[in-house]
Amino acid sequence: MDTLAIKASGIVKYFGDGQTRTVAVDHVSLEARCGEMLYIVGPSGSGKTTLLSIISGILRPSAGTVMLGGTDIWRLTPDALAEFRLHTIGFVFQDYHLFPRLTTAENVAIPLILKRRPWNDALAEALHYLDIVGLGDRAQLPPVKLSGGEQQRVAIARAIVGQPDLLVLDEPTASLDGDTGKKILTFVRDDVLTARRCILIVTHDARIFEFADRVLTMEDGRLSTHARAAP
Ligand SMILES: Nc1ncnc2c1ncn2[C@@H]1O[C@H](COP(=O)(O)OP(=O)(O)OP(=O)(O)O)[C@@H](O)[C@H]1O
Repeated sequence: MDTLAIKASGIVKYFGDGQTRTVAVDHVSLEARCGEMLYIVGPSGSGKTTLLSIISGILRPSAGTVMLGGTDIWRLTPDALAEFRLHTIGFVFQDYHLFPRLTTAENVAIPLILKRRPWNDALAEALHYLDIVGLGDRAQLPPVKLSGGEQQRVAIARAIVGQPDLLVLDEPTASLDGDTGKKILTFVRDDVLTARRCILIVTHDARIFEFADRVLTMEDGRLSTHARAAP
């Protein structure tokens, strides 16, 4: 990626039509640099998840452009966009999206398998990341046997295992106790964030604000004009 990791311009997203039309994101522009950990905070329903999904190439905007590195992602074909996401972006969604029929280790290995890494290699790497998030002893269990907080850590391990240039985390610590949340964010900040990577986080969790380089506030679909520095 270039130095500018994200350049989103004039993003608008409507849901519905006519009288039921909701403006979820209302002419938002933002930039994030490589090496930066950027937070978006704001009240429930203010459009944070919608904006994150548009920047991550998951939800097509009604208007606007998203440049990730040098790529104008919404001009890619669906296949090219899927390939770009696989190689460039790691996500943690609010509801984790773990596959119930796979073991925890297999869930974490998925991004590597999709990138055609040999099965044993991918599983060994997955185990390494499960150890880092404190779940090495849960590797062979299906996700349904894990607590909500453990599932959240599996989702984080899966997002970082492929070493993505852009890591996008939607409420990554919502189900974690304070100590575990901080431990994981410390790892993400110190080991995952490098000069060529960018991390974008949506959170309500004031306990992890200290890790942010910058905090943007979203309200009623708009980013407030002033970015506030991390407390
Ligand atoms: N798929 C959808 N269809 C219709 N409306 C939607 C859809 N997704 C989001 N919205 C609406 O768009 C607005 C923004 O929602 P969004 O989930 O982006 O907010 P948020 O700030 O992430 O909220 P939270 O903090 O509760 O997750 C809300 O009014 C929501 O009801």
